[in-house]
Amino acid sequence: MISIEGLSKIFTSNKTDTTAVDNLTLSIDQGDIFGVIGYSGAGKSTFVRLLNRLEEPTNGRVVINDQVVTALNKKDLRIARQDIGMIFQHFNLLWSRTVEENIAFPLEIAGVSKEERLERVHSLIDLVGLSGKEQSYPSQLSGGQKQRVGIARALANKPSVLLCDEATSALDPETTNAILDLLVDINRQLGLTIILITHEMHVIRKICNQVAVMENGKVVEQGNVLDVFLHPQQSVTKKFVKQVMGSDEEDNDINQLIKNNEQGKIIRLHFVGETTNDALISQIIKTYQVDVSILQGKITQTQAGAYGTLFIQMGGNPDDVTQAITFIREQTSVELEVVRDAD
Ligand SMILES: Nc1ncnc2c1ncn2[C@@H]1O[C@H](COP(=O)(O)OP(=O)(O)OP(=O)(O)O)[C@@H](O)[C@H]1O
Repeated sequence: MISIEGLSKIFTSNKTDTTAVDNLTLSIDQGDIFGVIGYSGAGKSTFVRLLNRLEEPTNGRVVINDQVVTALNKKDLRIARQDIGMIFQHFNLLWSRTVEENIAFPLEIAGVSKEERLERVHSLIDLVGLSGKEQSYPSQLSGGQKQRVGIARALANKPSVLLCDEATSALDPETTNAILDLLVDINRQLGLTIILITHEMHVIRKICNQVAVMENGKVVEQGNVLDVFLHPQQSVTKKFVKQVMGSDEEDNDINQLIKNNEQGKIIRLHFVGETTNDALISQIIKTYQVDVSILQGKITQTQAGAYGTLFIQMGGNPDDVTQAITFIREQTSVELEVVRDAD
């Protein structure tokens, strides 16, 4: 749906060139929630602003829905932008306008009749959960509510793509989660393709199905979120994965675990996209009559299922334990390693 080919942006100031985006090529499918993550200065903001030409590229092409955005004249670009909504870290609302008037603004510019505007604004207010706030001014709203206005305004012209520039970076964790849930709802209800940039892996983990990691203007790693979590290649990606999963230090504590738990087998379970991990432990206890104690672990949910590691101690009749282990190895996608076999 979106094809980005050899996209570059070089800023020149004081006779110094800065390559903010460096020959970037990507494709994004319809309905994706595509995350772009990178540290400050990696070129994320510039990249996302090149997609709707808030920044003009130095080189390369952007094609959205078969339309070559980078080749459009100003008038056609204005029309094309109605199909590309955008939300911002600092909301960019009009402070002298009410919630209702902010959301109606892009519709006024698009020449939508007053009657249709009102109808559309009210259904958007409903969609983003702002009923009762129609007549409030931005200064009377919380950060999360302001971003809801930003989202409703971005959706006013029924775009097929939504660009999110650090849309949750100014919000507290709870509000961030609520806004991310809203983005997932919108993606599902409206079939909208979402491209979001962030420096927080938590955001990627929670809502994205695809991720690209940017460093020095380039995409250094890309793939579906679970694959990237499981097999991060680049050191920058490994650092981001650690943001969510903690460090490998826990693995160094295995010796301590072994010392502290003298009975039974100590088993490490590695969940790699299993969607039914909740049931796994209770299932093996019930089916094989084994005793299971959970020793330590960290499991996180991605859009493609659970990911993480759990250490358990398994005891009981040796035949039952062997059968339970065989079941996990052969019938589930959970990777199993016996790290201490006391029997
Ligand atoms: N208008 C500009 N003029 C000159 N240099 C710029 C301009 N905008 C961005 N840059 C430079 O381009 C590089 C990439 O910046 P960009 O804002 O895209 O990165 P980022 O990953 O979004 O970082 P942040 O999260 O801090 O915004 C930086 O080195 C920045 O200084």
